Amino acid sequence: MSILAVESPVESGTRADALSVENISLHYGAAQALRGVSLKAPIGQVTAVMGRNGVGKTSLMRAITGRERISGGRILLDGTDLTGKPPHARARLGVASCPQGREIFPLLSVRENLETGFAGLPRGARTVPDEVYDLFPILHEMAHRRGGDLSGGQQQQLAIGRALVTRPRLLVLDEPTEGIQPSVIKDIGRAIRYLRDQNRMAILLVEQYVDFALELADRVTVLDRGMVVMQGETGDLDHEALRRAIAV
Ligand SMILES: Nc1ncnc2c1ncn2[C@@H]1O[C@H](COP(=O)(O)OP(=O)(O)OP(=O)(O)O)[C@@H](O)[C@H]1O
Repeated sequence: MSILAVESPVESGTRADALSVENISLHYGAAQALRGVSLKAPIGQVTAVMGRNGVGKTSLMRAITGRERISGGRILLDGTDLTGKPPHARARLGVASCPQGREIFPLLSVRENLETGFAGLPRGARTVPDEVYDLFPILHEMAHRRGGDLSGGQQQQLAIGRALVTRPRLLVLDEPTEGIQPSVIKDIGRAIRYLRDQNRMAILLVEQYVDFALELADRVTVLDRGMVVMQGETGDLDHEALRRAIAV
C-alpha cells in the first residue's frame, strides 16, 4: 500500500472530533423528530445545540446517549461506531450526560449519587475526582444530605459532578441553566469553561438561554423541525439571524 493512502486521523493544527454525528434520523412512530442531522464536537471545545421548543434537541441528545434508537445515519465517538450500542456501553466508552430533569436519586445521599458514576469504571478508578469538589464545593458540604433535599441548582451541580466521576470523553449537558438561579448559573458556566480548557473532553451543550450559550460555545448548531438550519463557529455566525432562528 502506498504510504500516501495512510491518512492521519488528526491533521496537524486541527482538533480531534470526539463526537461525530453523521446524517441521523429519528422517528417516534410515524412522526420524524430528526432529519439528516450531522454535527461534530471536538475535544476542548463547547458545541452548543440551540433551537425553539420541540425542534428535536433532546431527541438528539438521547440518540447520542443511546436512550433513543435512530432510524438512519451513525454516531461515532473517537472513531468507534456507537450506533446500536446500549446506553451503558456508550457510558463505558466515554459518553456521560446530565439529562433534562437531572435524574438525581432523591433518597440517596449526595455522595451515593456521585458514586453511581462508578458503575462502568475499573475498580482502581472508583474515586470521586478532587476537581468535582473544587468546582462545586457545595457537594462536599452536603455530602450526607439526600439528593432530593437539594435545590434545583445544587442538583444540577450534582448531575455534572456525577457525570465527571465517569471521566468522560463527551459530556452532554441538556439545558443546565433551566430553572436555576443566576448565581448558580455563573458557577455552572465557570465549571464548563474550566472543563473545556482542560482539553480532555468534548462538551455538547443544549441551551435555550442564548447569552449563556453564545458566551461559552466555540461552535453552534441550530435545529428547526428536526433539521440543521445553521451551523458553524460562534464567531463566524450572524448572531442576529441566530437569535431570530431560535426566537419563540
Ligand atoms: N417519546 C416521544 N414520543 C413521541 N414524540 C416525541 C417523544 N419525545 C419527543 N417527541 C416529539 O419529538 C419532537 C422533538 O422533541 P424534543 O423533546 O426532542 O425537542 P426539544 O427541542 O428538546 O424540545 P424542548 O426544548 O421542549 O425540550 C417534538 O415534536 C416532540 O413532541
